Parts: sequence; C-alpha cells; structure tokens
Amino acid sequence: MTEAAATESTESRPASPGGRGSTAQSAEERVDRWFARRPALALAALLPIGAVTPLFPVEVGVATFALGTLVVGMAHGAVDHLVPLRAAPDVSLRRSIAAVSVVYAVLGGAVVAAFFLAPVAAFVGFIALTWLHWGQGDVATLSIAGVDHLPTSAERWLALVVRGGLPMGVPLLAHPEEYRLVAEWTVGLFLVDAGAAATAVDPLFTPAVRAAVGAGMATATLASVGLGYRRVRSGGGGGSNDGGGRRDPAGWRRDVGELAVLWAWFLLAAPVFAIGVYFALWHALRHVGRLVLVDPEAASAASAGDAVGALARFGRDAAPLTLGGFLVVGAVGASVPAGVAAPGDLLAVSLVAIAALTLPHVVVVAWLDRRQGVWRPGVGA
Ligand SMILES: CC1=C(/C=C/C(C)=C/C=C/C(C)=C/C=O)C(C)(C)CCC1
Ligand SMILES: [Fe+2]
Repeated sequence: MTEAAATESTESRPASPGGRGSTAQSAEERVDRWFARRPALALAALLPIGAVTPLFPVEVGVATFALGTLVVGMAHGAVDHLVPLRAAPDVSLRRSIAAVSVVYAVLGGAVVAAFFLAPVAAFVGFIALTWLHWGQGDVATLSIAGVDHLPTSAERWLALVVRGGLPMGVPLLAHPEEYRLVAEWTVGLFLVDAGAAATAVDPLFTPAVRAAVGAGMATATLASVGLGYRRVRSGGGGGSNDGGGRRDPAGWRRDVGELAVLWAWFLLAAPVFAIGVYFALWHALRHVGRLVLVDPEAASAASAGDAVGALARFGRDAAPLTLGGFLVVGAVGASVPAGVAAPGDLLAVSLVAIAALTLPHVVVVAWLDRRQGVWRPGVGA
C-alpha cells in the first residue's frame, strides 16, 4: 500500500478507540498481507489441485467444507456480539451483546422458519444473501486497503456484484450438476417426498438461467475492470474524493489479479470443494483481519508483527460462540423432517444453519461498513 492509499484508508476508518497514527497504518498493512494477500496467493497456488477436484467424489468437497467451517468459517462471525462495542465509542458491552443477540434470534429464527415454509425460495434467498455478503466482504477489504480505483459507491456496488458472483454464480455456469445436487440435498431436508426436491429445484438450472448468470458475470467483471482502469489511467477526474489528484494503479492491479484467481478457481474446482476452501481461506480470514483491526489489543499485536498474538486474541473472543454456532447446526439437524443420513445431508444441514447465522451476521457487518464508511468513499466516518 502506498502512502496515499494508507492515508485514504485511515480516512475511511471509524473514529476508533484511541485514534490511529502511523502504527495503526502499519497494523493495517500487516493485516492485509496476512489475512488477504497471502491467502490469495495460496489460493492461486492451489489452482492445480482445484483443477483435479471435479474428478474426486463430492464427499471430498463435503469434508473440505466441513473442515473449513470448523477451523475458521464458523469463528469469523462468532465475535459479532463485540463488534458494536469495538467499532462505536458510545456502546457498552451489555448493549452490544443485547442488540446483537436480539438481531440473531429474530433474523436467524425467521430464516429457519422460511426453510420450513418455502424451502426453494429460502434456498434461492440464501444464495442471493451469500452473493451480497461475500461481495460486501471483499469490497470492505479493498476499501480498508485504500484502493484508488473505486472512488464512488456505484463502482463499489459493481465490485460487490462481481466479487459475490464469483463463488455463487460461476460454479452454476461451470459445474451445474454438483450445484444442483447441493440444492436438492438442502431443499430435500424439508420435503420428505422423494423426488420432490429434484423437481422443485428444476427451474434454477435451466440453460437460460445459467447463460444469463454467465453473461451477466462476464459483463459485470469487464465493466468493473474497465471502469477501474479508466480511473487509474486518468489519474483522478470525476472522482468524488480526491479532487482530481493522482490515483495509484496498484489497488486496481491487485483487484484484477484477485479476480483472475477467483475466476480460475470457480471455473476449475468442484463447487463444494471450491466454496469450502474459499469460505475459510478467503472470506472468513479477511473478516478476521478486519476484526483484528477494530480490537485495540489485537491491532497492537499486529502492528508489532505478532500474528500469533493477534490471532490468539481473536480466538479467545470467538471460542464460545463458535461452539454456539455448532450447537445451531446440531439443532437444525435434529429438527429437519427428512432426518440426517448421509454426508450430503450433513452439508445441507450446515448450510441451513449457516443461512440462519448469515442473515444477522450481514446486518452486523453492514453496520460496521457504515461506521467505516465503506459505502461512502471519501466521506470518512
Ligand atoms: C456449498 C455449495 C453451495 C452453497 C454455499 C453457500 C451458500 C455458502 C454460504 C456460506 C456463508 C454465507 C458463510 C458466511 O459467511 C452452492 C452454491 C449451493 C452449490 C455448490 C456448493
Ligand atoms: Fe461473513
């Protein structure tokens, strides 16, 4: 990150505990390297393995997804109850926990009810929600890294559509059979009539839907990359936040590199495996990095170069509710009408539990985004 980018990223950060000087900038740089850049390189290195996964049985993907969720996936949302406390100066621990608990109980309960009442619609809603949330996460990472090529909220929304569509849309284009299998498993938990799930999900997998998703994703990616290029090439002009000063192309290059890795990953790898690895190594880790930065103790460990210390602090905060998350998986498993008999059912149950936890998680993350000015670039919270 350049000095200009670092300054901008500091501007877009919240009025955080204790204020932030040059040490905090270096915490941001380190966190970005540990939790976003290196994992992205690791994913690129895993591409040859990803490319052969369509030859493996789907159970390999299911085990990978389970492992990723166990190791870091579940934990990334397990400090949501502390987010208001840490990102807003006027919120007490009690209020923080109370507000987040209510949001989780109401919205999580509503999601489970939706799966019972209308499983296909709930499944489609979950895909859309994940599209939004994973796109939201990546835009926040780019924003905190201070990239220069997304100076307006419209450009950030386009980046969200692209980033979220890579894990949710591209596998539908490239590997519809496995995508469909997971849809059938998930919907099938709530329809005891054998065969009903297969028929119910049919409309999602028509050639027209797949072609529309593929064409939409290709167009959105080219538009986002092209607009970003224009921004950095013109070095300002029309931007909302820097009065036409020079823009650093490094953030755009990084964005393009990440997009290339993600396109390749989701085109090549089998969907369950691909999404399992992505959830842990990409989305969850990036969010953990963001949480490290809003926790003064973890952030100071990070700025001292102590990755283990920062992670240990996060792990301590996340441990109790990570366990809570797995209890939700158990509760969903115990309550679905079709019962849990095969590895596929276990994945499906985990997805329904994750769906219930994701809707409230998105609300907490959206609140954090607002505090950090992710969607109002240049305004600075
Ligand atoms: C595994 C898998 C799928 C869905 C995964 C989803 C929707 C995961 C969501 C995880 C979230 C939201 C985590 C929290 O941040 C598809 C696309 C149905 C088909 C291919 C395999
Ligand atoms: Fe998340």
